[in-house]
Amino acid sequence: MNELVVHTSTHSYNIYIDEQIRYQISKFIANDYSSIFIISDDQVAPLYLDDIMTGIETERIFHTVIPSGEASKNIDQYYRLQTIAMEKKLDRRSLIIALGGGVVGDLAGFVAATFMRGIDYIQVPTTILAHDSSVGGKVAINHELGKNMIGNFYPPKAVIYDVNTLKTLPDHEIRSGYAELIKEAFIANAEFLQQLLPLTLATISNDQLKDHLFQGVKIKADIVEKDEKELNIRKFLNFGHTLAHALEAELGYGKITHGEAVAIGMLFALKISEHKYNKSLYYDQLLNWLQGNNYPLSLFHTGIDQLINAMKLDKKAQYQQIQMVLLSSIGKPVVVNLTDDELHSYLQSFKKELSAP
Ligand SMILES: O=C(O)C(=O)C[C@@H](O)[C@H](O)[C@H](O)COP(=O)(O)O
Repeated sequence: MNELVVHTSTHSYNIYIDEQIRYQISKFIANDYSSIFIISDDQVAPLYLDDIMTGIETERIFHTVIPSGEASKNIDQYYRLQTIAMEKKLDRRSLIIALGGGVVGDLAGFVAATFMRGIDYIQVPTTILAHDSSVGGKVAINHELGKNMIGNFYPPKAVIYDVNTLKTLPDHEIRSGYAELIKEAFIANAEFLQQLLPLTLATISNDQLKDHLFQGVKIKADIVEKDEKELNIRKFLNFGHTLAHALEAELGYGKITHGEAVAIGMLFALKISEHKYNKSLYYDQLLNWLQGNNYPLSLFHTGIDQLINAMKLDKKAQYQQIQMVLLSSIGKPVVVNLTDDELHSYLQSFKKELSAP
């Protein structure tokens, strides 16, 4: 089993990555929880809900599902889950289990962070993308004006990652997850990037996937441990996200997967980086890789002014000035202020390039 420990300001938690580990969740749960509330989605629950309940001995175990997809990460679902928690009489000794991808993890984590001012939760991720969202304690829901605008930093008690649950993922989910792995490689590990860029996603083996996940999680955990509340280097994990979040909000949540939007956002950040630092930073290689793996680059068709407005809601922005994570070289991210005029002209030429035949 691959195991990592993350030290936070409140406690340390373990990340376990293994095959079939979903049947052993009971081993990782303290036996004095007064009740357990499992939150999942309507695609994941039929596949894995029974498995994760194996060996859990409590009569007070409840579950509910949300519709799968980003559109569920909203205030209505949040309120519904809080209502269930109250109706089922959860208390401060209750545990929430988030079984699913990033949407379930972020939403269930935010419910846990705020129910009675905070109860324990564990993350049981079932997508590749969730290797990123389940680690680090960022929990949130979306507002229609901006992604993850209502949230907190609230670390889980454990992350239990069964790689066998990734076998059934549809192509767009594999693309979404690999975009975040590529992101981690770009900001922290040139060697990892060299392993990823020649890959054809359709032919990845289980062993490769396991290895990539471990490398990605390790990069993420190392950064989070050094800067839990994103005062400094954690901002680097936002590489590609300034444009991605704006695009997701502008297109409407769920129209593009988060990772696919991040892929477009990274490409844009590389375009600016190459221009500012006057060197090749793999823009062409990433573009080829994204095209070769069928990333939906044509979804980048939103109005530029609307995008800039949406980018101003990015959490790195200060005094209405947009900050983006760029690369000064591979593995060397930098946070840079950009004026509206600069962004406007970069976005215009980027849009032209993506729409060129
Ligand atoms: O964990 C982080 O920090 C990240 O920025 C990771 C991102 O990949 C992730 O999507 C995160 O939720 C975005 O955070 P936000 O603060 O920009 O909403």
